[in-house]
Amino acid sequence: NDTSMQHRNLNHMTREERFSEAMRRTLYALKVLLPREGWTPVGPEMKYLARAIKEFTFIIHAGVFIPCIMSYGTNEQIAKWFPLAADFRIIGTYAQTELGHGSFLRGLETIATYDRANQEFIINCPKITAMKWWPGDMGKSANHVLLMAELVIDGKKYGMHGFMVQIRDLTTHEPLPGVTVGDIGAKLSFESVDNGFLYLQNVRIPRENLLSKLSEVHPDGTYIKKGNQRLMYGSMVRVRVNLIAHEIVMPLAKACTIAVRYSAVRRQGLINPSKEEVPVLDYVAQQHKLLPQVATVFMAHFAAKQLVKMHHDYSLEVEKGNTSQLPELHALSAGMKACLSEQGAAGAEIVRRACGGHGYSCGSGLPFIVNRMLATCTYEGENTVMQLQCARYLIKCADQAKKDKLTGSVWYLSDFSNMSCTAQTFGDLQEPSVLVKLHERRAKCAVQHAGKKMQNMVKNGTPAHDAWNMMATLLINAARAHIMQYVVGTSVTYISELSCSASLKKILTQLCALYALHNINSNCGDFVKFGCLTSAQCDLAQEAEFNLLKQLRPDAVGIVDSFDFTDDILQSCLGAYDGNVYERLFEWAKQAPMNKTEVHQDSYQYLQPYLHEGRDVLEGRGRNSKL
Ligand SMILES: CCCCCCCC/C=C\C/C=C/C(=O)SCCNC(=O)CCNC(=O)[C@H](O)C(C)(C)COP(=O)(O)OP(=O)(O)OC[C@H]1O[C@@H](n2cnc3c(N)ncnc32)[C@H](O)[C@@H]1OP(=O)(O)O
Ligand SMILES: Cc1cc2nc3c(=O)[nH]c(=O)nc-3n(C[C@H](O)[C@H](O)[C@H](O)COP(=O)(O)OP(=O)(O)OC[C@H]3O[C@@H](n4cnc5c(N)ncnc54)[C@H](O)[C@@H]3O)c2cc1C
Repeated sequence: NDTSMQHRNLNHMTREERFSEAMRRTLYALKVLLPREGWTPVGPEMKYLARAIKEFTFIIHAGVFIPCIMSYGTNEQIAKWFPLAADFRIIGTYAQTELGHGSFLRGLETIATYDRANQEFIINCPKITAMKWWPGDMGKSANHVLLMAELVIDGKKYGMHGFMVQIRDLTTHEPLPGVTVGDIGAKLSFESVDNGFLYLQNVRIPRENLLSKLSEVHPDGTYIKKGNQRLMYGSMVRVRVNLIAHEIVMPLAKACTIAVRYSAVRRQGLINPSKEEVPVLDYVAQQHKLLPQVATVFMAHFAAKQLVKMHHDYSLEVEKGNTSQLPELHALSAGMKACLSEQGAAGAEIVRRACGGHGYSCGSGLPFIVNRMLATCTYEGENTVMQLQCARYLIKCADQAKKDKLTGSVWYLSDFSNMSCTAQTFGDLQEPSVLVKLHERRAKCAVQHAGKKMQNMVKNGTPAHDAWNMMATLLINAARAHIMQYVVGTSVTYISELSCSASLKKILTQLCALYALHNINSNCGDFVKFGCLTSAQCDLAQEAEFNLLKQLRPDAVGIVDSFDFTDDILQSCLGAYDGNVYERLFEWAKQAPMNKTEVHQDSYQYLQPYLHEGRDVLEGRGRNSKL
């Protein structure tokens, strides 16, 4: 309720105004509203901010730069840089992606060469493709970067390492010598974020600025490895784990809130010709668009909670030196980020489109959400690349399953029990245990199918890397199937263990079944191809989904109300709690800058001459138009 936090109408602001407004609001929130004993920029308060602020700055500073200091820094380096970063006395970003490389990290070209005589690293972008490109907060805000660069000592390359590099003067904010930095220009979304470019030419930093938790360089240039070098990729794992809740579940919940509330208000057309116009939410076609997406919000939320817990437990083990969980966590986090961002982004567009013309208006709040969710499919690991990383792990596990009993998220790959489905009615297919088994069987068959195809190609003389490349689509499908069984399985377990009222558990169970059935019906080719379902059972699966839509329709608005977004957070004329969509749309449109004058200035400049001519012709004075 603090007016300083109230959103101004972002759609009627320029990009620079949005950049400034987001910075003002974020700093106000971080410096005034939130600090209390033990506050940290990566604590629960950040979750509040991520929910409450439609656009905020310093996402990368708080969500990536600071956690990286904790992950890669020694205790001394943390003691030096964390307090400065937490109090925003230094603003940082995570500078890894380059103009020429983002996915293939071994191809990064920025070099950090050790200068033994001066005990410094010389940072250099040897060519234009080495320039850092995309990091958030880097164009105009950050004065430091956590630079990921190839370490070179005496001409020998040691791979990607993290370096703390100051890029702007802490007093004037001017770029330092050797630093060319700026904003990369307009993008599909993240209008308020200054994603930037950074060209470093022979910038010198002290030896102590190599973040040295995992490796260090002694004054004489001796390189010491201090841990599992794959932990150097750990920051990306953490962000992939955390962004699901913040950038997928939360925005999709907002979009569903808007679309369901609007669909309950918007009357359009007739179902029974003898009755009055119906709310479009009464159309089964509309329910089929919206309610599975509402279910996705809950299931992705439950699965993300499980993944966050797994990451937390893994982090505790890493502190003890045990990194054995890293391969599974990497595969799961990469797969979850890719598959849920794909589902979430597609789902947000489905519900936007379900709102007709007004869903195309920025006043609905939906285009903002859709465009922003599209970015989740690219950043923090492009989805295809992530799905292939997940598949790489699955293929290895499938081989291992032939001789070992697997555990963890891949346990089903060594489950050779009879998994045939005996469902005879659509009710049988609404049973959580049946749905879990179906998803496990489909995933196991998809992984084995891709693996078998590649093995046969290799047996016939195809090089393994070519077989991998040619079967990539099957591998990606296997990764999706694996994640779907993980989401369904963890959600069923989570709901069964949830202590809540029977009526709430009933709704959550129905939503879980809807999510699973929608997934089955959207991928029934796999379920039939792998013998999981007969054609007749596929019909039952569709009947089961339609039945759930009917059961959930009466509670649809109540379910999205439970997300408890305020009107200010939603910023939507269609999704406001009072349902006065038309009055809100009209008021919103009238505030558009285009309407600040009755006649737009340029009309006089370009249109006026023709208007006079038209009037003369109409009144019989002037010559007829050539037309
Ligand atoms: C608080 C909430 C915060 C929310 C923030 C929301 C807003 C955020 C907005 C924007 C932020 C965006 C930031 C960014 O985009 S940062 C840049 C992200 N970039 C990437 O993700 C790059 C993706 N590419 C890679 O990760 C790698 O290049 C690769 C994994 C695709 C390939 O790496 P490579 O070294 O070539 O490895 P291999 O494929 O050969 O595999 C080798 C081996 O290593 C294992 N492995 C790979 N990655 C990891 C990892 N991250 N962790 C652990 N292990 C890993 C891999 O499995 C192989 O193992 P093996 O099979 O046993 O050999
Ligand atoms: C909004 C936004 C914010 C970002 N913030 C940051 C940030 O703060 N810090 C940072 O360092 N970076 C950031 N990035 C960059 C982001 O991490 C990269 O864009 C991402 O890793 C993809 O890399 P790329 O852009 O080089 O695409 P590429 O890897 O070039 O991908 C291009 C296409 O090639 C395909 N492809 C690539 N490799 C393979 C493969 N092995 N197999 C099959 N297909 C493949 C991809 O699937 C894709 O379709 C941000 C990007 C965006 C959009």
